Amino acid sequence: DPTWPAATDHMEEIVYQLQGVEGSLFNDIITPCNNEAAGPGRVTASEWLRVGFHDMAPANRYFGTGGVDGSLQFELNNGENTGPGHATTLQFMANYYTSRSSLADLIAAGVYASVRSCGGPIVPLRLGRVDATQAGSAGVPQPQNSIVSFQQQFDRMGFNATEMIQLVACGHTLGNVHSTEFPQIVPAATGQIPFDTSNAAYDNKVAAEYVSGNTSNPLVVGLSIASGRNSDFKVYNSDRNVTIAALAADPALYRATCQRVLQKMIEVVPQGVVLTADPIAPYEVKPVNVQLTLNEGGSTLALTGSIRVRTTEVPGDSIDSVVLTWKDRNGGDSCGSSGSCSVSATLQGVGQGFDDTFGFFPIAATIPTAAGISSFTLTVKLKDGTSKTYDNNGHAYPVPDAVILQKPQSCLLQGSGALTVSALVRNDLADLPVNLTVTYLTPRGTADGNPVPALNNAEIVMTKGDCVGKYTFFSGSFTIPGGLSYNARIGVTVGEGETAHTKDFFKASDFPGTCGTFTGGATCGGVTTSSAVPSSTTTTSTTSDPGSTTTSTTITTSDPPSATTTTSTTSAPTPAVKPTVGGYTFQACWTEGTGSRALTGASFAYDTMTLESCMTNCTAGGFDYFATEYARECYCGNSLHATSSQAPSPDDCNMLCAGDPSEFCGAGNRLELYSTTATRTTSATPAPTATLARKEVVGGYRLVGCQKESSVLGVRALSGMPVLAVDGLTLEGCAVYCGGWEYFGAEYGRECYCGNTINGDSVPAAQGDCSMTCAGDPFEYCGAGDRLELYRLASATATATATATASATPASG
Ligand code: HEM
Repeated sequence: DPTWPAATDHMEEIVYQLQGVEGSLFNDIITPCNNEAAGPGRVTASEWLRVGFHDMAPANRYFGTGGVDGSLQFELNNGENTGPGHATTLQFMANYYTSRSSLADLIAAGVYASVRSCGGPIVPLRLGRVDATQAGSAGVPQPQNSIVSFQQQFDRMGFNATEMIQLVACGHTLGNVHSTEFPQIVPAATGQIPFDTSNAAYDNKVAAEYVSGNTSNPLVVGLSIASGRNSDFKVYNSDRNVTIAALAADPALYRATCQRVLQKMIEVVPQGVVLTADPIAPYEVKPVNVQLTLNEGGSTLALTGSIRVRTTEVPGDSIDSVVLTWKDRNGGDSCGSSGSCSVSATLQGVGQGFDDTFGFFPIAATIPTAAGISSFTLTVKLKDGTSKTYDNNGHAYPVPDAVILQKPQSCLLQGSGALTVSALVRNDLADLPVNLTVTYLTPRGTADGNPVPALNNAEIVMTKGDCVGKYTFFSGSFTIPGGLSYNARIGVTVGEGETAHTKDFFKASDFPGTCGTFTGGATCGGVTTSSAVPSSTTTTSTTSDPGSTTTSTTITTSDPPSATTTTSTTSAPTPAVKPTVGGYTFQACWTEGTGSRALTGASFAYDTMTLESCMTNCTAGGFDYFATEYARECYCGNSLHATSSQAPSPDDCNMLCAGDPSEFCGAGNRLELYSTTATRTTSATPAPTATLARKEVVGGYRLVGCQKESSVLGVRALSGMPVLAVDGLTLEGCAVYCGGWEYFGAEYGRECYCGNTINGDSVPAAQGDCSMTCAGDPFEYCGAGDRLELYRLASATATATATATASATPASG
């Protein structure tokens, strides 16, 4: 595999990821080979092949001009590109036209695809073509030209007399000559005449039928002779049929020859254009659409996307899983409270190209913001117990977390083109310039008849917004003109030049129509250090150094643009218990429960913890209690677990908040507990009407009972989907996530698992074991540690034990 990401990645996906999951559908209108997308008699695949030749044909190797450069878009009316096929082909290609897929590369890819779709050879595809910005010279051979003229024209393109014969025979195996365009060749009433009897199969019949004298090729026999337009005859006969006879005699030779001369054809490019050293090939293993998003609350990042595994030789069902193992921001293995630095993914869908199949393994990792991420490696585990690790040629797959394009808070109104982009920039970089880049297409005026829109670029300076934990929001808006906003690509760059951090090529069409608001964010303690240790060292580092102009102990929600407002505090303020925080009053120093947390509604952990930010987090969820623990943890809930109680001594809660050393934030197993019940007057939170109870029916599922997790190493009781681990988990949400799978199970308050079978040594457990309430709904039960609240599709037959073989796809219906 090339080292990822590579400049050719987008083209690789257009060309190989054709159908199925993430399919580009680039082959849609040329499949099957005889498809006539533009109407009867117009074989689309043959039009694509002819476009490749016509774009290349004006090339002049003596001047270094022309070649496959997309200039055909400006030359449609120059008299030598007759027929509607060129315009319709370019129009189709324009849907794929981006800053990473030039029209010229798409035309070349069209040659590969059309030939392959018709059963021809794999034409090797090198990339890097650059689009012309205006028409080039004329120079497409016309049927009435003399053979001397043909030979000169092909010589100008870089093909000798033999290659000329080969190239024409390798083109005229597909498609037709049309009477509308060439009435001197095809009689008006006829419509169109094919070159050979298999005009929708890439084979050597065009040569074989010519040599055996039974051809009906209109450029050899018939009306064309009278006006000297029998160009194929002139070409094939120019070496007394030696070359064409060899191609006619040997289908394999024809194939190999065509592979070579068509590759040569698409590699004719203007001087100065350098194609990639190697033709593209599908990756064995490739991250697809991998991206980071800051989760609500700000304490974790979601790493999402898919790992695509080529399954052509190693079938997808022989793969057990793909394990993604990441490194933290500093290249280490600190993954914060979530423990392990790896997630495992199972096969969720397949895709196909002409010659390859792919399995898609969706990933969903939750990464503590405090620790961050820098890169990952992948291990493909086979069911036979073997495995292979991919480390991106020794570089690991980079996922820098310096800048994040935050989709949920971005939006595009496709009708008006109104675009708003939100990005998060890590606080240590938030003073650098942040720019939004929009590349977008605008239609050309109808006057010049060019069907390919122009590619434009806009740069917008983004405005600094709120700071959320380790990140600062930036936003920028732009109205995309031209009505093609769905085709736009979005990027964000922090800093300039070599050291710039960029995340780009996001599809604007993936943005929602309205921008969401980010809720539950922690305010920033003005801390730019990245200490992950919630101890007194943090206290020291947040204390302003009078000589420094960058650190500040001021808690701000939006960073002032300059550092001039730095406070001059030189010593830590004396910490004290805060009697009230917002609408909450201090209750006590409290203990955790046994076997359960005291507060199970929601939890957060980050290095900028303050009482205020924890309160904000818990208010967002409408909780009656909030508590801080161990300097950097925050818990919310509507009730205290029965096994928790007041701490023996109020002095137990002696840890200072990681984000504010003037406040106390509990201690190990000690909660700084606040409650609204006495004083809260806001009506924002509806009074709880529900009571905590087991739910028999959730969505289309029925409660099975409490189930023990499998204890077999690496085997989960339910493993159909990647675990969904969210602080807002409810049984309803888990049922939706697992929609279609036979079972879903909620575990440990905030984890959701799906599957069609129950794996490993998982067995039923006492219902009372499942004692944790759901993080997103304190009136529902969501399992416990090592215990699943297990539900099964109500429609499923009441088979006592799940004995079906493991399946990678959801049960239908
Ligand atoms: C001496 C050189 C050539 C001449 C004079 C020539 C001429 C023509 C003519 C008159 C047509 C009919 C177009 C129509 O009615 O729509 C045609 C079709 C076609 N040509 Fe050529 N051609 C030449 C070389 C090539 C080469 C080198 C290729 C590709 C490698 C090629 C690929 C095709 C294809 C695929 C069609 C079918 C298009 C369709 O079905 O719409 N031609 N050619």
